Amino acid sequence: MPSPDRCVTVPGDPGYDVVIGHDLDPVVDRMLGTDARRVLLVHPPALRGRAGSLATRLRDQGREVVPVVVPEAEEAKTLEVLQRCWDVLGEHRFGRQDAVVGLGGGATTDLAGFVAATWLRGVRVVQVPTTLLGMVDAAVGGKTGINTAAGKNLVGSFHAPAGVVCDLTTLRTLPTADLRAGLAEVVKCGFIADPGILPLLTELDPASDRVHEPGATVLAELVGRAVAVKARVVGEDLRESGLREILNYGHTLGHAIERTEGYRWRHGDAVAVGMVYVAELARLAGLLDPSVVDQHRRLLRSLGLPTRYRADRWPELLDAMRNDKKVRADALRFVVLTDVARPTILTDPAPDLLTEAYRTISGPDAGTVGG
Ligand SMILES: NC(=O)c1ccc[n+]([C@@H]2O[C@H](COP(=O)([O-])OP(=O)(O)OC[C@H]3O[C@@H](n4cnc5c(N)ncnc54)[C@H](O)[C@@H]3O)[C@@H](O)[C@H]2O)c1
Ligand SMILES: O=C(O)C(=O)C[C@@H](O)[C@H](O)[C@H](O)COP(=O)(O)O
Ligand SMILES: [Zn+2]
Repeated sequence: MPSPDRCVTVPGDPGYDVVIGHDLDPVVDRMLGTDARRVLLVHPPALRGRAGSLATRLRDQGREVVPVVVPEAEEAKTLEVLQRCWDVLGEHRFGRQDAVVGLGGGATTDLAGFVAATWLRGVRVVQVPTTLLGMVDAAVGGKTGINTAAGKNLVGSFHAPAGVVCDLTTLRTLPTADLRAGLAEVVKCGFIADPGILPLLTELDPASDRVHEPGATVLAELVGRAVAVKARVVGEDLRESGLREILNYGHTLGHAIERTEGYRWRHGDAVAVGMVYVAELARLAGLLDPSVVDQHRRLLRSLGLPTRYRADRWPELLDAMRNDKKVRADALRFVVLTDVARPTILTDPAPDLLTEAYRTISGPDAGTVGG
């Protein structure tokens, strides 16, 4: 077995490992444990080749592998796709000792996690994220779910994986636009908890075709640090009763943009705009120094991420934000910063503050990135 580059343990009962390195199929097999005779391998068409080689490895170890090809990206997070996965599990008589593997981006791991959480009230899932965003965020922490007509991730559960395998080799085929989108969640970790991430990000060239090679250490370091932030937070507050809300930095407006765009915008792109929005909101509320707002814009732009959105969509966005899970007694609540690595909650900001913050991030040139 090749020795992993890095391993972050997510504390819990039981805790689990997030292994980050190259050529890690043997680690997937180990994390499945000895009891799982059948494995449901959930993946999108884009990962067919990768799924084939993983399936061969698992079959060589004596397991029965049942592949389920789910739609690309957000189209996988629907009730119909979930139902199809349940049907396959039923047809193959999956038992409590059997397991699910989620191989793909965050949309696939969100779905696969929810399939595992709901089958027989919960079976083992090993997450194998193949996007940067999946590695640094979606596959870690046990938040699983699907979308509904009313909004993003409105049905789901907390179901911790048995392990997470971040094989950086798989990033070779990831389009640069998806790599950039993943960097938005890394930026988020830098601003909410680990300022050391921010200067490291300026050393990265997302368009370089060598960025994820075994010898390229910056990306591996960034993945390790972002995963460490997430592990610390979810280890303390798996069910989001408090601290975990900080991981939603930039997501209140971000999710509203995704829904308004019919999920054709990448999640990370929408979160990038959402982070500038809450930075502006915090500035207007007198909580955050303008220099930190500038830092958001400069860093996100340097990574090729969007920082603005369409002016004409504000009423629709405001309405969509009212479905956010952080709302309490109909009052909007935003994760904001009082400084770098000092997150707090801003509850029920005045309507004119919300509108003014939106004015600062909107304009006629906005809304061209995504898709
Ligand atoms: N559960 C969580 O804590 C959490 C955290 C962050 C984001 N999310 C969710 O994650 C989703 C976004 O995930 P994402 O950004 O990974 O996008 P994605 O899952 O939509 O993947 C983007 C596209 O890239 C393809 N792809 C994946 N890996 C590839 C590879 N190695 N090479 C080529 N193509 C590849 C996918 O099949 C898909 O078509 C959103 O639904 C978001 O809500 C969840
Ligand atoms: O893990 C979390 O908690 C997060 O909020 C991480 C987010 O990056 C992620 O997009 C998550 O899916 C959002 O969750 P939601 O509860 O707002 O749907
Ligand atoms: Zn996110």
